[in-house]
Amino acid sequence: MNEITFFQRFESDIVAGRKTITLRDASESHFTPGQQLRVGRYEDDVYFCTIEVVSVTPVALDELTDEHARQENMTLPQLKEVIAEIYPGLNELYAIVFTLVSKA
Ligand SMILES: CC(=O)Nc1ccn([C@@H]2O[C@H](CO)[C@@H](O)[C@H]2O)c(=O)n1
Repeated sequence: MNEITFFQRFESDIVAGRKTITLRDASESHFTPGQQLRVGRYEDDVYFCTIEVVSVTPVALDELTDEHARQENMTLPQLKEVIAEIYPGLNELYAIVFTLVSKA
C-alpha cells in the first residue's frame, strides 16, 4: 500500500534526487518528520520509491520563492503553473521536504 502518490511525469526527477519537495493541500499536511513513505505513481499506483519526510511547512502560493522552484527542478513560473493546474484557486499549501531512501 502506497502512502503518497506523484504524477508519473515526476518519477524520474524524484528517483534521481532532482526533486526534493512537494507542495500539497491540507489533506496531505499530516505527514511528520522522520516518517518514511512508500511512493506510488498517481496514474496506476505502482510503487517506485520510498522517501523520508524532513519537514512539513505551511507556505502560501504568493510566498513561493526561486528556492522552492529549484527544489522542484522547475522555474518559479513553471511551478506556479503546475500548482494552478493541480490545485486551482488554492492559496494555502504545505511544503513537504523529503529525501530519497530507496528505489523500487
Ligand atoms: C493527487 C495529487 O495531488 N498528486 C500530486 C500533487 C502534487 N504533485 C507535485 O507536487 C508539486 C507541487 O504541487 C509538483 O511537482 C506537483 O506535480 C504531484 O506530483 N502529485
